[in-house]
Amino acid sequence: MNRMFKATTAGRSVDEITEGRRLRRMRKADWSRRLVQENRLTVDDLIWPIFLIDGENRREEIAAMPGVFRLSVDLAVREAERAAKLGIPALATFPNVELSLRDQTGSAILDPDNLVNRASRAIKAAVPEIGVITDAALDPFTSHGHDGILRDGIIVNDETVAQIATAAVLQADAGADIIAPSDMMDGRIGAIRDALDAAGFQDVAIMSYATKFASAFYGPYREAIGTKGLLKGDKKTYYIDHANADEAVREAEQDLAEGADMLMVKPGLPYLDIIRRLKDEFAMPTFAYQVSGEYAMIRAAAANGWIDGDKAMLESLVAFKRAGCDGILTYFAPQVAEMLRA
Ligand SMILES: NCc1[nH]cc(CCC(=O)O)c1CC(=O)O
Ligand SMILES: [Mg+2]
Repeated sequence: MNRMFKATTAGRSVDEITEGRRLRRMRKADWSRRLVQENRLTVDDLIWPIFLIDGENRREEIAAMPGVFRLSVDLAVREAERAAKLGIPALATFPNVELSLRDQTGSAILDPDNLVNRASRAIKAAVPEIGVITDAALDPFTSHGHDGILRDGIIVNDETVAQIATAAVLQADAGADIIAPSDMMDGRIGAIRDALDAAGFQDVAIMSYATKFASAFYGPYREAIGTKGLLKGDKKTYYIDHANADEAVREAEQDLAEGADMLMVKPGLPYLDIIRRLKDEFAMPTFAYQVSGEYAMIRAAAANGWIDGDKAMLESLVAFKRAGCDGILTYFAPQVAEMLRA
């Protein structure tokens, strides 16, 4: 207690000090806490990222993400049906591409019948009411695991952007409702918008991974899509330095100018300050990606009995709402939806 405070409070009762403003009053009962609660998580806030794999009736658990599976397209359709029944608005798909199909330029992203596009067609045919979000980044398709074309040790920006824009059109043609490019190349939002419009996909939206940070929290995802053993070096020449915030605002501003409909911040929990800044600055639909490492942390601590996993999951998701998010990409989506329904 500092000296000033002691001087002004000397001899006065708590009521005199607070002048009757007792904030604990509204916390005294469950009904009043519910009445004044500022933020609430609903099923409408959830986007469920799912992993795809070739084959039929295949379901492989990801070691670093207990409870998360790579699914063949037929099973992904089944999960999409379950998600729609639970009221989850949208899915985001990520493929684990067969190694023999990966190459230096990620050319398989330009195959209209690649795993992602086959999944979009199958899901939209069976469950037209659920939103399908696809990523146009090259990393699942490259032999080096980078998000762009690699030449002489450099991720080549403009050539990558041209390829991503073509891939986005193929994804839209396969049924994707939202293109969400996670690659962080400069200029890709404008290029994707132009390409979509030119191909007649004016109504396909773009959710920009506008602020994607170079992060250690992507580890389990790289295991899930099989880039972990392939990736050499890091992604610091294209993702944002995790120490920077003003730069994140500039990235978002640029993507909005190029035509992004929605912004995403990734990872999530370590970047709540960025979410708040973008929401305040741009007042646009803003999303967080609670990434694989965040999921793994909560699951691992819970498995050890060190935290209550369900409560930590809900608390982390409400934190995104409090920070200004309109929705969250989370591997917990079906589990949360079940809990919210109960
Ligand atoms: N385009 C790459 C990409 N797409 C999705 C994630 C991470 C998702 C997660 O960790 O849950 C990443 C990051 C990376 O591998 O560098
Ligand atoms: Mg950018």
